[in-house]
Amino acid sequence: SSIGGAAKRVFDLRDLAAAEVPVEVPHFELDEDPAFWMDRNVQVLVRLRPISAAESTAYGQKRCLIQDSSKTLSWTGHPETMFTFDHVACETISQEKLFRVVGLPMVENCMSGYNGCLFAYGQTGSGKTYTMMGELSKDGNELSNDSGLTPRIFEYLFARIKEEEERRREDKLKYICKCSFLEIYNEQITDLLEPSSTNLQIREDIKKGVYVENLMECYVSSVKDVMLLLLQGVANRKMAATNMNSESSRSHSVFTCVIESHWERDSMTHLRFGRLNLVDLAGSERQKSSGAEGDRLKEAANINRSLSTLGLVIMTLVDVANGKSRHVPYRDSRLTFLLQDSLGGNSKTTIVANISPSICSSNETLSTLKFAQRAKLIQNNAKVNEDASGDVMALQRQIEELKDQLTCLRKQQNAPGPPSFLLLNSGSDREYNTLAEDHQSSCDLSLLKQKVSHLEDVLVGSLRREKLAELDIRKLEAEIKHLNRLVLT
Ligand SMILES: Nc1ncnc2c1ncn2[C@@H]1O[C@H](COP(=O)(O)OP(=O)(O)OP(=O)(O)O)[C@@H](O)[C@H]1O
Repeated sequence: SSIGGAAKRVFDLRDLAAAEVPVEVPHFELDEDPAFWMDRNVQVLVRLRPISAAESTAYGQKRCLIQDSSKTLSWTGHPETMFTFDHVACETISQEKLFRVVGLPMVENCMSGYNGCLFAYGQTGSGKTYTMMGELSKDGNELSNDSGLTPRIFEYLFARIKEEEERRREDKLKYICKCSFLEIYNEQITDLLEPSSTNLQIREDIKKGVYVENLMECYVSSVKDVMLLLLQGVANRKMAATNMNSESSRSHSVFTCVIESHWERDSMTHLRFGRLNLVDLAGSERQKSSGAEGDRLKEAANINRSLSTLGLVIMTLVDVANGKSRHVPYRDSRLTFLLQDSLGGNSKTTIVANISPSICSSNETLSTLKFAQRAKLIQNNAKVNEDASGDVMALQRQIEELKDQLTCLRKQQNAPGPPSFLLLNSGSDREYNTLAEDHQSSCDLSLLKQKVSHLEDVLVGSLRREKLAELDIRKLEAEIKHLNRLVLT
């Protein structure tokens, strides 16, 4: 059916909200738009799930929402409010379609060296886990109709990796993927792949950026490898829930995959990194006041500081996007500290807001829609994490040149006569000059050696951090310029 158009209008949509018995819900096809991410870094999709048996028993088919198109829906409470998002996935959208709209482009982005993040937000039972994980096959092989975004993302990723490595065999292109899986509950981080590792700490390092200390990372090369990690993590999540008396709906899980590619061209090795975070957030029903004021905010903060800080961070980022100068409280919670790049930073981020259309969770649904509406206003600044284009490539070349010049200088020093450039000197003080400059050049030489090796460290460090800070690049350029002057005089 046409983009944004209703496939079927069985009757006036307004009747739907009041209907007590099952009626055919209109289907709105989603638009797959590969060009979306070219000039945008944040996407918000709202997903409705079908009314559940429990909701139907309690309230029949009565709805708090009616969907108007593949981008708009109206909340039918008071006052009736219309919302517009990048996508509104109706109740009949399949897992496969959802993957094609939000998962597939994310894989392509990460393979090209962008950081990517997918969040599922919503109240308990709204479909976050169904969206992110869905059904996980026991043997890790076959996906089913109910498999969610994560298994589909990795099935597609490994197929694309195979295709790309084949296509660019001449460049010796290779991808390496490593995954980790953690849970944040009560502001404590537990490693879901090694559940005895609990209370892990977040560190920030000039080379690595923000990372979780001692978190297990596993290399994966097939969808089966990933599926086994997911099954292991999900089982550990349940175990931890019993031991710690937590509920999955009160904890956040973060599955991360770092996708690194390297290839050779013009006798240089090129590197790219993309970090993909797949986040299943805690149920938002008790955090309705996320980002709200006063006591309600405090109350929410006590229940789940990470979720309420997320609301606050988003509110602040919206101010920042509007040109206000504000401190963004990333460090006030584990979740926002860990995912700061995904919010207002170097990442292409999709927020999936899950909602139930049933009248029985009308207020929670409205609060999720408001959260999603705010999130739409965040502005990220995503860039390719690579070391072989533009400035960095030029820097590498200059370092190579410096090395050549050093080798040359060293040779001249070791040669029996004075260095060749000193022969340009003439006159009575030539001998004195030669001696002085010989001393000078040996000082320069050791200084240069130190500086070049330092430069290499800094450069490698800045690349390893998966973001190429402009400041680092400017400093490197200045240092190299200085070195060039030293070598040439
Ligand atoms: N789009 C959907 N189509 C069919 N069933 C769905 C859909 N979304 C969710 N469900 C079903 O609804 C139930 C609740 O979903 P789910 O467990 O994903 O919620 P949740 O938001 O992750 O809850 P919690 O916060 O408690 O973990 C599950 O039985 C799930 O299979």
